Amino acid sequence: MVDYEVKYAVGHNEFKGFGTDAIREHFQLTDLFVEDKIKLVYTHYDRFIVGAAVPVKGALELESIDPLKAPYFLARRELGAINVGGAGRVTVDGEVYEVGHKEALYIGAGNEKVVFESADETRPAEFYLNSAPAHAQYPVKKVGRDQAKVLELGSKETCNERVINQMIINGIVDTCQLQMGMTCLQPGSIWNTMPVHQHDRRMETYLYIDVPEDQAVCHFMGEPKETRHVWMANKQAVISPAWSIHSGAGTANYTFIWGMAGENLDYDDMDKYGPAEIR
Ligand SMILES: O=C(O)C(=O)C[C@H](O)C(=O)CO
Ligand SMILES: [Zn+2]
Repeated sequence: MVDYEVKYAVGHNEFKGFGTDAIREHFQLTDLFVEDKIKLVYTHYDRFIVGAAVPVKGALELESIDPLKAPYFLARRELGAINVGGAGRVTVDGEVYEVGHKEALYIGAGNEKVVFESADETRPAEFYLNSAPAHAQYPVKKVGRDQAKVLELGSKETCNERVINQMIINGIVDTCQLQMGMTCLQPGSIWNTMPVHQHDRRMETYLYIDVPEDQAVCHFMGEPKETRHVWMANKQAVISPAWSIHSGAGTANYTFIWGMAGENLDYDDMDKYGPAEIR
């Protein structure tokens, strides 16, 4: 059984009047990772779905959900899964893919049966899921850590030294609109995505991981001249509409998984704003 909720889109003008509770309710996803459940949030931002599958006692099948009005989940969608837990396995129409910690699997449209399992129930797999509508069917592909395209950005001096692992990305995997990857902040560095950017062509979500239990990440969103913040704990995700910047500063270093979909597959298509330009 798949649990899901629907989040309707909020516009940039409405957002300006939001206080803390409204921002958290509309954009922060706090309870995605629940043992023996698949939990999904169907957003009306590019119809992007964010979720998680945590199989512990048995396998979990990704069944269709009512908002799709589709015979099976991937009838008209593509899916990216990044495992943030212990070793796991994904079976796609009978084909088995071993997906280890921080490895990714892309599953194209047209695959009818997707099943998630853990290799060891004492250290369950935790699959973070992103899905977007798909107009074509592309092959299933696993992306291991050493297959990612790596970018080293930032510096110690500006506290934003980080390694970007582009995993489900144009040039590595054929997708319709989905892009996913993982950014690791180096010890002593806390700022992600600085200088900040917006990409009106695509929405994006961030899942913060490796955040120590007594620490947090302050995530910034909103239009560049009208920003707000959301305090994030480990394994919480946050939605960034096309009109919003998305950047964060941690009270310690951390990792995050970014996933996006929309108009193009160009990772570098960003409108950047320097620290002195934002408000
Ligand atoms: O630290 C960064 O910079 C990022 O990881 C940026 C994200 O990948 C992103 O926002 C892509 O649009
Ligand atoms: Zn972005």
